[in-house]
Amino acid sequence: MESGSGRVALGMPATGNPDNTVPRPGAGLLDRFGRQATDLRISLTDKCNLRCTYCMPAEGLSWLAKNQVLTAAEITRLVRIGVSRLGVRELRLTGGEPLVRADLVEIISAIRSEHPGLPVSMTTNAVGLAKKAAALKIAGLTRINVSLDSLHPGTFAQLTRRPFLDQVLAGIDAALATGLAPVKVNAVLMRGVNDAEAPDLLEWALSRQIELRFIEQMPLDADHGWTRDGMVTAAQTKALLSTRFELAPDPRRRDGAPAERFEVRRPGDAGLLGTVGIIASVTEPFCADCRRTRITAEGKVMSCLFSREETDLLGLLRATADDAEVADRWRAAMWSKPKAHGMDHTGLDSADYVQPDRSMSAIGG
Ligand SMILES: Nc1nc2c(ncn2[C@@H]2O[C@H](COP(=O)(O)OP(=O)(O)OP(=O)(O)O)[C@@H](O)[C@H]2O)c(=O)[nH]1
Ligand SMILES: C[S@@+](CC[C@H](N)C(=O)[O-])C[C@H]1O[C@@H](n2cnc3c(N)ncnc32)[C@H](O)[C@@H]1O
Ligand code: SF4
Ligand code: SF4
Repeated sequence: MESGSGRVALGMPATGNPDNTVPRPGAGLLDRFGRQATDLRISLTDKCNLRCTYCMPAEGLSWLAKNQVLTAAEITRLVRIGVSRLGVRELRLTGGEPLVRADLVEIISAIRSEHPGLPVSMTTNAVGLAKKAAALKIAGLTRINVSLDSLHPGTFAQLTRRPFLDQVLAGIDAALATGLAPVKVNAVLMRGVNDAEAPDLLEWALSRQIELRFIEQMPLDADHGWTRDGMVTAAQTKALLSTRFELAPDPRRRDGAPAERFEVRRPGDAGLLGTVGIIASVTEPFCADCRRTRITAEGKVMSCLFSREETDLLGLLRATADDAEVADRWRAAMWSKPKAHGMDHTGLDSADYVQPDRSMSAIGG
């Protein structure tokens, strides 16, 4: 019995228990709740050259051995399977820090040559980007998101535990100059550390045609230091920005994007300065519209950022499985995607939320 977009119910009405269904062979990356993942996020490495307090511990993590990590050819093959068999329509390269991968340009070139029209973006801390931006653009990277939490060297070093602010700013300038547009900047606000800087960060971004997004801190840090009271909420971020700007809902469709966008103006002035996004994963979750499928650096499918279940594809790839077998396993992994936040309900601050063993850097944010 079929129940709409690609589900087959096993011996019960389509309106029955959605757990009692399996994905239809040949369908895309559907889940039991009717969502279809079309946005693939691949982590290129678990390594990073920063140690952001909300992500990594000061001492780093025990990195994967080289032979545990997807090779360029394996990444290219997974993208091919995703696009040609599973309905993937956009690709994000992330990590860890994707720029630390020596073969990054080759990976992008290989993907681009097979998929001329695929949007390929990258989320990066921009350390070392200044030297590589032009090569990345030539290789076929479409656009870039840079993480930057502060414009003050001391605060930047406090948050990232590294003194690389100048490199990040140079990387952003290079991305703008190269046309890796739109350049988006992600800032996680941490109470008492950089939250007071929110209006200055927005001023800076508006003056450069950068789309700034403020991100609610999620409980995905290796140090397990997250608290609901300690995080800066979307409402608090809006209040901080309203001390200098007027925010109005952006009329453009959100289209499943994590960021809710606002038009930005000066009080009493109708002139539009630009937009700002707020990514409220904790207080205003967007799981019902989620279109994401993730693959970790060691080739495991994570159907949700907060999944505690992982499905290995690397073993299959290396056991010379054919593309159809890999696609089937990937499809099955996505079918059991949790409803929200790795559970059957939203609530990163709820009593039954269990933080995944992996930190954000080891998942692929
Ligand atoms: N809850 C949740 N948060 C996510 C997810 N993906 C990304 N985020 C959050 O959104 C932030 C920004 O992610 P980016 O990698 O810049 O990409 P994006 O904003 O999702 O995508 P674009 O706007 O298309 O560039 C991350 O730092 C996370 O905090 C997700 O699948 N679930
Ligand atoms: C894990 S990083 C990987 C890519 C790259 N290293 C970077 O920082 O952009 C991707 C994004 O996750 C965000 N992030 C990391 N830990 C987070 C947390 N605990 N809560 C919310 N966002 C987090 C970062 O700010 C960054 O924008
Ligand atoms: S957020 Fe990105 S830059 Fe910061 S420690 Fe995590 S992976 Fe590295
Ligand atoms: S928490 Fe999971 S379901 Fe919700 S938006 Fe993120 S990946 Fe999607």
